[in-house]
Amino acid sequence: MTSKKLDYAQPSLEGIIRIPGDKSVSHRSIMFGAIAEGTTTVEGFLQSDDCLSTIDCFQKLGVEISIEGDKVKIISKGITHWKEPDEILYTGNSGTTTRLMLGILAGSSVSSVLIGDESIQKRPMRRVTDPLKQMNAKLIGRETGQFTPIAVEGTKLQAIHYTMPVASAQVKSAILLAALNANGETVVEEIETSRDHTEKMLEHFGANIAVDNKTIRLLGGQKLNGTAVVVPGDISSAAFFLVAGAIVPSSKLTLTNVGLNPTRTGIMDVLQAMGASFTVNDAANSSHEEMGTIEIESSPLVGTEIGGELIPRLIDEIPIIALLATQANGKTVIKNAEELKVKETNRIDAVVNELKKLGANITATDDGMIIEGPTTLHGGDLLTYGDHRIGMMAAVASLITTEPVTIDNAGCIAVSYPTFFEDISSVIK
Ligand SMILES: O=C(O)C1=C[C@@H](OP(=O)(O)O)[C@@H](O)[C@H](O)C1
Ligand SMILES: C=C(OP(=O)(O)O)C(=O)O
Repeated sequence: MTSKKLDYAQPSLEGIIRIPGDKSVSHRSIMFGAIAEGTTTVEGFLQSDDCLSTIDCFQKLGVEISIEGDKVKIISKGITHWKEPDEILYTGNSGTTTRLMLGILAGSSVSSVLIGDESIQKRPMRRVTDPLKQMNAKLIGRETGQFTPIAVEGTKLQAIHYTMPVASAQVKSAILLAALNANGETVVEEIETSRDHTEKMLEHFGANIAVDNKTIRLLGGQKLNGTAVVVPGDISSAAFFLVAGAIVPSSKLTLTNVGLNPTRTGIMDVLQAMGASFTVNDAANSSHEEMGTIEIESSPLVGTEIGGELIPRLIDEIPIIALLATQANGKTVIKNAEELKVKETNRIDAVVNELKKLGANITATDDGMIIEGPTTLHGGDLLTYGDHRIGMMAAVASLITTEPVTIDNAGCIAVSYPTFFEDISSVIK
């Protein structure tokens, strides 16, 4: 663990950042390429620790994957040709890898064991293993499938009609990926619309999938064909610079290559509601997802209410939105965000504890937090809890603090944004 002292001496920010590839889409590009028959090429792939964990799992399953910078090539004969791995599949810090792999492996023809790092070993898996077991999956894990390590014996699956108890793209995706290898038509009903990258990519790889508002239908037995994927930039990574641009005085940033899938753009709604000054130009396109350029500059902000259907559209952005709210005039209330408790760490407690150390007026609630602003933030020694998004939130905070901020573990940021500190340095004036 490498601690890092962040001593930016209250700069202003100016310049252009090309946002690195979307983590969710990068994971899925490898998974779909491995399931599909033929060659898949990926451009704009995010070479982060989490996405490399996904590649490593599929290489252990015998899928041919080569990486050259942000370009990846996957050659596969399809899921029925995978080899049984002779090693444990290690999913690192990645919830997406762990949960989606469970869905994929359940309907494969191999037996395997999945394990992740210390944080993953505490994250709930029954939300995935329960519905998969209803599909006839053979899974064994600690506390009846709640925690990794989990052993999976691939088998023939049955379609399911599943009403999701939580808004989770990982749960939805695990079921849909299992459904590809199940007998009959699977129906998934969401309680709130979560990110739809899996649905979009299924179509892009040639599957027939019907989406009617919050109901998704997918017939099993469909073959996927290898194809070309262009990954948009990750709006969850852009979020740190959107907030930096909005709160660091006299700043103006241009963020290019930003994924603008409407199931992910909740932070733009929040910036709008808070009175931030920005423009969006959505002219560019990836292979199958919206993307564009966002320009943002600092301006006075007001507090807002964030809850309901907005939450899944900005779930990973809540730590940085909390920092944004410390600089807004008045009260910001974040509610219906209990899912934050089961991320890399309990993000309600982590955000509240660490922002309090800098002098923020912030209180934890059962399902979110309440922030009163604006407050001048001072320096301090902050913990990341090994959570990349807490680390990046602390780093952006350090751009406006009156003294330096030290973070205990800068390395954890590499799970989603390995070039984060270079990108900060490139826009400091
Ligand atoms: O499907 C995905 O790629 C993701 C879904 C979300 O998790 P949940 O499905 O647990 O909400 C999100 O927090 C995570 O960073 C990535
Ligand atoms: C929650 C996250 O990812 P995962 O669930 O894939 O670990 C995240 O990136 O904020």
